Amino acid sequence: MTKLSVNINKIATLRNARGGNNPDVVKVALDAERFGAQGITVHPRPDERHIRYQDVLDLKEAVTTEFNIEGYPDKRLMELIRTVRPEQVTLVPDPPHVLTSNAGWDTITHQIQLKDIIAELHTYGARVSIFINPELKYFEPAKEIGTDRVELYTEPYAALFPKSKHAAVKPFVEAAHLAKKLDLGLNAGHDLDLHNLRFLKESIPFLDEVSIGHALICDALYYGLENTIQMYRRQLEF
Ligand SMILES: CC(=O)[C@@H](O)[C@H](O)COP(=O)(O)O
Ligand SMILES: NCC(=O)COP(=O)(O)O
Repeated sequence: MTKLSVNINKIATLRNARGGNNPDVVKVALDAERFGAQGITVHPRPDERHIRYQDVLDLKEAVTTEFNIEGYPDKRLMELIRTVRPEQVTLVPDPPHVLTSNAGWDTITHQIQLKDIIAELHTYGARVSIFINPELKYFEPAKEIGTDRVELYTEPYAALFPKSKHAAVKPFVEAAHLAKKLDLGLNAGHDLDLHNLRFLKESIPFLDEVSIGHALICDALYYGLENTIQMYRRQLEF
């Protein structure tokens, strides 16, 4: 079964736009779980453009499905993880200034840094996933640094999908099979939506989890959050 983890960053974006607490990030997370979300994902960034560090502390007290905290492993994030102790941490090589996540880890260059960080996160009881491009050379080093899972960075898949879905998915299928051979758990995320998700799942049926935020929240503006979550769940269960 491939689990759907709903990323609620954009709920916080909307909340921050007016300075109050509407929409209430915690309430939306609980409703999303009630509507069928099998996990809640947040990605606090140093500038707190959307999810704030306090949101993460508040969500920890409320979320009952898997809580997945994404981010660059700077001192502040590591301290947050030590405090919150989520079920999963997804490490993302985001520099602070980027508009959104735009690449996976170079697990060759950063092997020593990542190995130590992953070891520390394991002491906090977290399952660790690292964001990764579908480049095969990064997978054995990923295994060596001790990560439990890798998360395929699917923006390139989403970008090429409208032109050629088979060409788009090919590198991801190859990478997925290598991850499986290396006994790495397999997540996927970034720019997945109602158009491209089912084909990804058909092509990689052993995906453990997808984390989806931007497109899902945009779709919810038209279809409603409950209906939208059910629509995304149906793309994974067939
Ligand atoms: C790691 C990942 O792909 C998501 O967390 C993405 O970075 C969403 O971040 P924004 O919501 O800030 O675009
Ligand atoms: N890890 C991907 C994620 O959490 C959401 O990415 P997106 O669906 O907002 O592009």
